[in-house]
Amino acid sequence: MKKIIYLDNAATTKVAPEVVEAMLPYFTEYYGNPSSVYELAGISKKAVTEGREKVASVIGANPNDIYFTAGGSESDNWALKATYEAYKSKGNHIITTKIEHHAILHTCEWLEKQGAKITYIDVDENGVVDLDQLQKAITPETILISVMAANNEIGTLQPIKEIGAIAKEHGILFHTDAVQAFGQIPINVDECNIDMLSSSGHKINGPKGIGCLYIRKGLKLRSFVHGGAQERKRRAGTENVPGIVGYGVAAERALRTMEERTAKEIEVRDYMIKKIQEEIPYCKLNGHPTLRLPNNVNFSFQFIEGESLLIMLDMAGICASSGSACTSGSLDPSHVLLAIGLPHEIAHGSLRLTLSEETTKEDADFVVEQIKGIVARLRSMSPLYEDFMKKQNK
Ligand SMILES: Cc1ncc(COP(=O)(O)O)c(C=O)c1O
Ligand code: FES
Repeated sequence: MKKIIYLDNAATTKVAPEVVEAMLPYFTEYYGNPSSVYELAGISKKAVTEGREKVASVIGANPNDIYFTAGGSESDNWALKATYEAYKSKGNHIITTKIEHHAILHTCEWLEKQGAKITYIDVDENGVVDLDQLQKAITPETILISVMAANNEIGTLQPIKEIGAIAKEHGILFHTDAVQAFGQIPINVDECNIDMLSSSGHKINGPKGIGCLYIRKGLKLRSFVHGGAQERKRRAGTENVPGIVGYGVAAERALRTMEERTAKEIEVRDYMIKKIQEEIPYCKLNGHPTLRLPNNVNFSFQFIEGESLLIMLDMAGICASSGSACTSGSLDPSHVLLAIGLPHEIAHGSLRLTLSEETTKEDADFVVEQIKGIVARLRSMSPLYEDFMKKQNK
């Protein structure tokens, strides 16, 4: 395969070698079912316990409050559906935001059909939720506030500590989709009054198909998958032991390297942002200038189609994204970019670059050079750009 520069780490990440190494014996040697009684099974059971402890430590949680799932989408579904079911006799109102991942938004749409009332809070032009509007939306019927810790498209970080405090003050449960934030920024479930938190292994150099839902002790959420007694009778099914081992090692690694890794990423991120702003006219940085994920760069380039830009970047060996991975392929502009107030035609010309600790300034130079050339080429073919330039020159 040709050399690639992978800048789509918000979609998924490369599994770290130490993660693969830790997982391998659990496929071939220690393959016992953790629920069985013999020694071989005990090894698997111990591995699951250790994985749970490692994941818990990233968010300062009690390991007994970590429930393994098949990933972020399942965790989001579980948190919302089970909370609604358990607390609907108290009230049917849920507050969320317009920029959540589809795992939240599509679940909310489904809940609306079951009788839930959902308020979707606006965000400002940087993608930060309007706390005033959130507070005003609270009614005696409100049972849950679900706000993501960091946005997957534009990288904006949300004031989850303030939101947790508001929820606590009103006796409302608080869930946060921390799939993008987990292991990237410090989060403590107690300090932020988080009752439920979703995380996913494959965003932190761990394997795909494993994640967790943190559920604070005392919540009466039903089990999401019925069957055996795994995950303290709340999520049946033989544990994904290699996945849990890998997720645990990835979590431990993310926590251990967080400070150094993210400092490095922020340096390259800001270098790249500045270079794009200096070298490419008619572009706009999306997301908050500073309160953003360490590895997120998101720009809109006027007069071009993001999809064409992506295809041409791919030909140059650069993997990027135009919105969230799962909205690519649909012709609708991203709901997140529309929520921050971008007009459709500008939202369509957007590009998300999500770096890793391996991304260097040399990579950034090469990528910006490529973007610059491609944007110029695409603009030279755009009648809109031609019209615009004619007006400018008048
Ligand atoms: C914010 C957010 N929530 C949820 C998910 C879904 O996670 P998973 O792919 O593990 O189901 C993602 C993945 O893109 C995400 O970015
Ligand atoms: S889940 Fe709906 S587009 Fe991704």
